[in-house]
Amino acid sequence: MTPNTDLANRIQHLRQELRQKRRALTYAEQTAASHNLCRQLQKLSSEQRIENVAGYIAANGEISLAPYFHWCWQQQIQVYVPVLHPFSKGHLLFLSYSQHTPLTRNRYNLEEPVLDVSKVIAHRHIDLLLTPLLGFDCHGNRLGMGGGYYDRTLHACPNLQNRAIGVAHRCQQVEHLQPQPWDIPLKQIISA
Ligand SMILES: Nc1nc2c(c(=O)[nH]1)N(C=O)[C@@H](CNc1ccc(C(=O)N[C@@H](CCC(=O)O)C(=O)O)cc1)CN2
Ligand SMILES: Nc1ncnc2c1ncn2[C@@H]1O[C@H](COP(=O)(O)OP(=O)(O)OP(=O)(O)O)[C@@H](O)[C@H]1O
Repeated sequence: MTPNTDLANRIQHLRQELRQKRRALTYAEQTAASHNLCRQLQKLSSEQRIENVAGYIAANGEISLAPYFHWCWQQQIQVYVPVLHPFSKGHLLFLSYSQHTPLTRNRYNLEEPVLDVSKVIAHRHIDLLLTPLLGFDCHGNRLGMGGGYYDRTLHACPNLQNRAIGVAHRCQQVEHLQPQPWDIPLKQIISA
């Protein structure tokens, strides 16, 4: 086995293990974590001027941003969530999101807003980008779902790298993640 396939196999195995860990959390654990995360994000959002937050609609045991989104809406902070780009493979668009946004399911069976170009925010206007993590380490290295979507988003808009925060359950932390050449480490990760 070449070193590359060995590494790819180990990452695939780690992804499976972390997905199982996330899904195994109880409803009570999930709820407590999302409220804990909400408190941390509220504090951070109150300390700086934030108008536009890009998050995600949680699925498959991901830490939920729903309590934080509710708070944002009350504060007139605009919320955006990702939509798979219809033509540019591997890229994301961020569309405004409220309780009234019509949703559909994408090819990964994840909920996303129905595409409406008038709802798209330019990356440079995003003040805070909350990236979903499958795994992370204490150096800000991240492991996502494997699509490279957030890697491409951060590459395309280097300014976003300073405004990106990874969010995850505490149980998603691992000892060490070997960054790949294209990986951009996160400057901050919040876990709960
Ligand atoms: N809630 C949420 N929305 C999100 C993301 C995310 O991580 N979470 N994304 C973050 O990038 C993008 C979607 N990225 C994805 C990339 C790959 C797979 C995927 O390959 N799923 C496989 C199972 C993979 C596995 O077993 O490990 C599948 O559905 O078969 C899913 C989503 C955009 N929206
Ligand atoms: N900036 C980029 N330009 C082109 N391809 C990229 C870029 N970033 C990542 N990729 C490709 O995307 C694929 C998946 O990358 P990786 O396994 O790091 O995804 P991930 O970080 O887990 O996913 P995500 O970024 O969606 O959370 C890799 O094959 C990689 O070559």
